[in-house]
Amino acid sequence: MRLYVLRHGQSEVNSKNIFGGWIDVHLTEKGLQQAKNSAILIKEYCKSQGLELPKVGYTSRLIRTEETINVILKEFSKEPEFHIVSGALPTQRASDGDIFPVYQSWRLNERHYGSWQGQGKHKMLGEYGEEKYMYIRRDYFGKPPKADLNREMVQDFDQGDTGYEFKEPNRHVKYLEEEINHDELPNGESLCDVVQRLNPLLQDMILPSLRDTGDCLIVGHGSTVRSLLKILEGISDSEIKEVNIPNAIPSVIELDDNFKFVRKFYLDPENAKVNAELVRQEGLKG
Ligand SMILES: O=C(O)[C@H](O)COP(=O)(O)O
Repeated sequence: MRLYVLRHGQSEVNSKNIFGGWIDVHLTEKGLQQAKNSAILIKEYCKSQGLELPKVGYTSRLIRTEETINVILKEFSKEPEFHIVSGALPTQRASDGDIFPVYQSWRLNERHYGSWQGQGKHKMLGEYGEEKYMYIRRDYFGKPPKADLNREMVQDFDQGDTGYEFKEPNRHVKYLEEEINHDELPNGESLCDVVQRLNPLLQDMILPSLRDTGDCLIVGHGSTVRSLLKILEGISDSEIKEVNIPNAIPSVIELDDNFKFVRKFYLDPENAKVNAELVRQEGLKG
């Protein structure tokens, strides 16, 4: 059984070196192109191995993952059929004809970056110093300061230093369909928190459905891809600090019939290595 896993293409805030988290921003032109390349990589890999393309998709509830999967499915000549995952997990369907079901969950959203959302990475490095900055970004338990959601819910014209000071003005309506208590939604998370909120989706929906639907395609974010790898590969709390995820380079995770990890590899390992290092250095250089 296989999961094709990737981070979304470059977003507007990635291109400006700004912490994104739950801010709902679009892909850049480069991000759209990266998404297209990732579709080509998956198609070529499947063809070379005599495999069928993945049959079901998962994204977060943030537009950058939806835009990424839209580009990929266009390249697969498939039509997305989006379903928001609400309180009760729906029964998934596999792709049938041109239709490709995509399940969208807040559990796959990027780590909530608290009060760092909308702030420049260089600026936060300057304010916190390198050790604390890297602790918050990469330690398994490192948490940013909490966001003041009352303030963030209010849209006004003072957009602060970066233009992204007002971050989630639609949050109170956006997640209504999930049928979850709003207190459950985060306002500043560590990677450990992300693992805990992602794991139910993985264990109760994504993995059990692999047997019925066939291979799946997951488009997540830096932190949700790190969390998936941590859970499936059994990466330790200290080793996960060194894992950085490049934009839109698919990896294949193979599992045995008992969902035990077999192996993981990138479809473009050289580019993945170079771009993962650039992600690690964000804020530190340039
Ligand atoms: O939320 C963000 O800004 C990024 O997608 C992840 O940022 P990081 O690589 O600095 O954790």
